[in-house]
Amino acid sequence: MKHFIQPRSAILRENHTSEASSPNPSSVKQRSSSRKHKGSKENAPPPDLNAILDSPALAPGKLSPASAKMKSPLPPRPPSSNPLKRKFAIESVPENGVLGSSDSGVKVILRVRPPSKDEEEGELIIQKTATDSLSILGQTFTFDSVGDTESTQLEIFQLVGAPLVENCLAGFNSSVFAYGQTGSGKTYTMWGPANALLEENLSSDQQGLTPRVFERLFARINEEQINHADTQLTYQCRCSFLEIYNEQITDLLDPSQRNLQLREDVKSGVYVENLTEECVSTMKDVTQLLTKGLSNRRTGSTSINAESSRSHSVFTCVVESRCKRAADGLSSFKTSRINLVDLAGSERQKLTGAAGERLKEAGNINRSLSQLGNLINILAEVSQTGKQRHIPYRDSRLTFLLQESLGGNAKLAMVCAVSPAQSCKSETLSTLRFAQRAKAIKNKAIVNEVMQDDVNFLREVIRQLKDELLRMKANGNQTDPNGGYSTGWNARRSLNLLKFSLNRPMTLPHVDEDSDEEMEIVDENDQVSIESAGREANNAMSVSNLETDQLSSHDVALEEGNIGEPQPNTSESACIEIQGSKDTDDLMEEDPFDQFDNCEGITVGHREPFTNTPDSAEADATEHHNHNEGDDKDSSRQPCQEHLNSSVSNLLNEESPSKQMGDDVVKDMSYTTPNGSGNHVSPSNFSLVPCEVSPILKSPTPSVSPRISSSRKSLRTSSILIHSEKGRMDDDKLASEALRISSVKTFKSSCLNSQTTRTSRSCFPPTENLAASIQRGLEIIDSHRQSSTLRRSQFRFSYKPADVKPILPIDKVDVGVQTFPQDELQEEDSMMFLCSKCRSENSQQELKESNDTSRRKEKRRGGISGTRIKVCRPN
Ligand SMILES: Nc1ncnc2c1ncn2[C@@H]1O[C@H](COP(=O)(O)OP(=O)(O)OP(=O)(O)O)[C@@H](O)[C@H]1O
Repeated sequence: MKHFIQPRSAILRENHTSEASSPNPSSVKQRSSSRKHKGSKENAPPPDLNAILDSPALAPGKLSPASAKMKSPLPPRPPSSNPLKRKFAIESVPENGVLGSSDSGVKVILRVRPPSKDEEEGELIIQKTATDSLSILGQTFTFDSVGDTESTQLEIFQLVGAPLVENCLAGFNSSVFAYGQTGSGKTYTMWGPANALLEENLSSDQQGLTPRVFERLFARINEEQINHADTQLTYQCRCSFLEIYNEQITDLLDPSQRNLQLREDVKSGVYVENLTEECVSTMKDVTQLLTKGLSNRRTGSTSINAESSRSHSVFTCVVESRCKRAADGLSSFKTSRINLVDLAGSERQKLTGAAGERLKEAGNINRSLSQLGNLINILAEVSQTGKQRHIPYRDSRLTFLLQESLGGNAKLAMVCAVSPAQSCKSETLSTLRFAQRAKAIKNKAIVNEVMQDDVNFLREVIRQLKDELLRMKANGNQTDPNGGYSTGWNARRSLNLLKFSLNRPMTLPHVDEDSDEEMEIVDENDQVSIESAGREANNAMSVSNLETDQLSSHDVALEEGNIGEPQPNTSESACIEIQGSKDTDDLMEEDPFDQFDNCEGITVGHREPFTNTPDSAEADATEHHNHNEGDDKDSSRQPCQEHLNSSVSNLLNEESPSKQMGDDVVKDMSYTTPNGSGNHVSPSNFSLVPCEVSPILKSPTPSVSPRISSSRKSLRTSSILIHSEKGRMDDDKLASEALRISSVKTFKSSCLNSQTTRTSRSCFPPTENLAASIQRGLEIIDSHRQSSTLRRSQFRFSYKPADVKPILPIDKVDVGVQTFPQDELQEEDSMMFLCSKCRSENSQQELKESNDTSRRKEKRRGGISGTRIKVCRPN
């Protein structure tokens, strides 16, 4: 079976997958039958050059002008798209599947063979001077490493073979060339003695580089498969063995296949048509192939080497690995090519005494080596100067076949073998110079890896990301007119729910005088107090924790037609409009407010029957739905703070409890805006006195409020309480909590009132969600308040008495609090809630401070100013 060799680039060979598991080399022989033999004319043997072998011009490393003009036996030049043309584009983009690249210098190892018996008596001219240098006749040569006559096969393997295996497994093409004079030890280094390949001698110290490489390769493959068992890592190794004898390629695994043709195509690069390629998975497989191939190799006896190799031999192994990562399903296909090349030795006719066939062989060998030397020179020059030059790969089959290893996509190591004998001085020097030039070559090795499923995987990732982006955009569009995404979702939702809640008409509960429920709003100065006494409600809610399960559908009543425009207030029913909006409804998926759509309206806290007619209810409901369909999107684009501010203002201005609840219920109640005008109160003045919950509904009483004790339900909102009973609580937090509770309480009370007077057409909107939404809105408000922007704005849910003046920093530091100038704003906040006594004290301090301005400024320049934080204590 024949196959090709030497693809130039990473090639995905899907058709090899099925063959990877076969351990029997004979059973998996392959032949690329599609390849056609080339005409014999093109592969005619080169002219006999023996007559000119002794010419200095044909010494290794020099190119014969005559040979250079000979017609090339190689295939016609490929089109310009052929990857060969891109070889020396140093910055060329890696081709398909290439994940990494590496500029690779050629690694050169000098090995001095032991002197033969004849040479032992002569002078030895080479001395190893360092691990990487040697001296010959006063000249010093430095390489990557130098092995002297005592160097062992194992050492050479460690220098060359072990890195080659790792490079191979990493996906790099890797080549080792053995170059040197005939009889210098190339074959010994590459293959070892023939008997060392016998199974019983595999552990021999004389074992050559190639069997050691495969021994290591198989061991490492096993390791990799064990270490990456989860990736289904599989390997396939396919080997071929050929020789180039007199410029003809012979298949050493099938000697009947002679004069094989080199082919080249864009996809596969250079290959040998019909070359046998066999899979190997064990050392036995490899030694069988090596033994078979080496036995077929052309050898001849010369005066220097009784068994001289008369050809270049190339043992190639293609290692392919596949793995599939469990994590992402990504399949990786790596391929690398190992070329183990034992070059024929250069020889001088005078020295070897070759004649006849040997002389002819020597001529071809020398010419081929000369072409190789010439190629090396050019490659070295290109690598050193960066100049673009024509690289004469086509001058010989050897260079054409191995062009990928020479300056291309491969890591190359050269073992240059020399004899220490004086008689070999000229050849040794020639070899050393060749090795020096080779060392200057820079290959461009790349990892040949194809991520087979990466496109599909990345497509899936992109699809998921797109979906996610669309979801986020959709959410953002629904909830954030500014295009905010998820972060704005809950905020806007909550704010809209809050708006929805606060804007609804709400009839404040009727409170009987003798009610033991109390809502008290007390200001320290104004003594604003609201005490709403209602009947004991057995289903009272706990507003302190707003546990929703305490708010059942029995607590409030739904009224048809109450969603939409604000309901006209009657003298008997104070209403706080809860206005449905698109924003609200958009956010009501799986929310109890979905029930609004069904119920079409909520009436909260009506003591008297609604004045709405069914028609108006329907109209309102229709309008509500229209709002749902987008009309309120515009309104939803208003700033959240504005909504809330407006809502709270509606709550506090339009539906002033003082008017709605009656004088008999609301006593000493006044509301003061921050500027001191109007009867308004800010929610921050609210505080909550926790109450007990009575879960049993005794009667549909019209009012309900939190309990403060078992016998008394009280909602006490008072700045005094804030700073006295709740003094340890954070003011803002308390204010928010108070507002939340107040809203829920009022809402619930109203609902209960409604329950007594009206019949709900539909289900009741779960108040707990309303409460929760209010809570969320207030939490958002809190967070907004923490921001400097909102801090500077007038949007606050806090009661700020008109006569409160900020305490300016003073020079006393009696609480150990240090603030920076930028904290003055916070100081101002902290001084909002001051009793009159404290404010009086502060006024005095301010007066004192005014006389000490310079001193204070000096302290400020110092970066830290002392500030006394006044804490109001209950009088
Ligand atoms: N490092 C070494 N240790 C022991 N013996 C060696 C060593 N190197 C070479 N020899 C011996 O030297 C002889 C010639 O070696 P080898 O055949 O490997 O040379 P070569 O370079 O391949 O020659 P040719 O080019 O003619 O094939 C062989 O008998 C081999 O056993």
